[in-house]
Amino acid sequence: MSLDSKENKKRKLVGFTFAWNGLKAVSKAERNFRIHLMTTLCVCILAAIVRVSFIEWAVLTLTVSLVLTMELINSAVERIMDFLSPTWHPLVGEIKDITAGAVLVTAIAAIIIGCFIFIPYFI
Ligand SMILES: Nc1ncnc2c1ncn2[C@@H]1O[C@H](COP(=O)(O)OP(=O)(O)OP(=O)(O)O)[C@@H](O)[C@H]1O
Repeated sequence: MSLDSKENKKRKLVGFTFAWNGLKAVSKAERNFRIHLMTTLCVCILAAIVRVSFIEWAVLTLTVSLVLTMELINSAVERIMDFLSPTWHPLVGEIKDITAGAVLVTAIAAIIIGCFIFIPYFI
């Protein structure tokens, strides 16, 4: 293996470690993220029990990852705003409310998609 590709692999691994650290930091600090992770686990267990189809697994995967991603972005924005403007400011509140609203929108969509997928298995 050339020195260049070894260096490349090392860099990729370091990047992955940083990303993993970010996930760990948010799961430690944000209760909502932990709730979303628990919900994801419950959804996966339920999907395995009722044996959803491959396409339904794909839709569920996209849906839960969208909610988790929005929660991560929301947490990042909260930290950016706390860093840039530690004092109370109506605009900071509005920015935080908007990203929280984005999480809410994806969570509501996830519930609706979950109903579409799971209800037919129970009726
Ligand atoms: N510096 C600020 N200036 C004005 N309003 C703020 C400020 N910080 C927080 N707020 C208000 O308080 C709310 C909660 O903000 P906080 O940073 O505590 O997030 P949080 O409780 O972790 O929210 P989430 O449940 O979305 O993770 C914001 O949505 C906003 O309305």
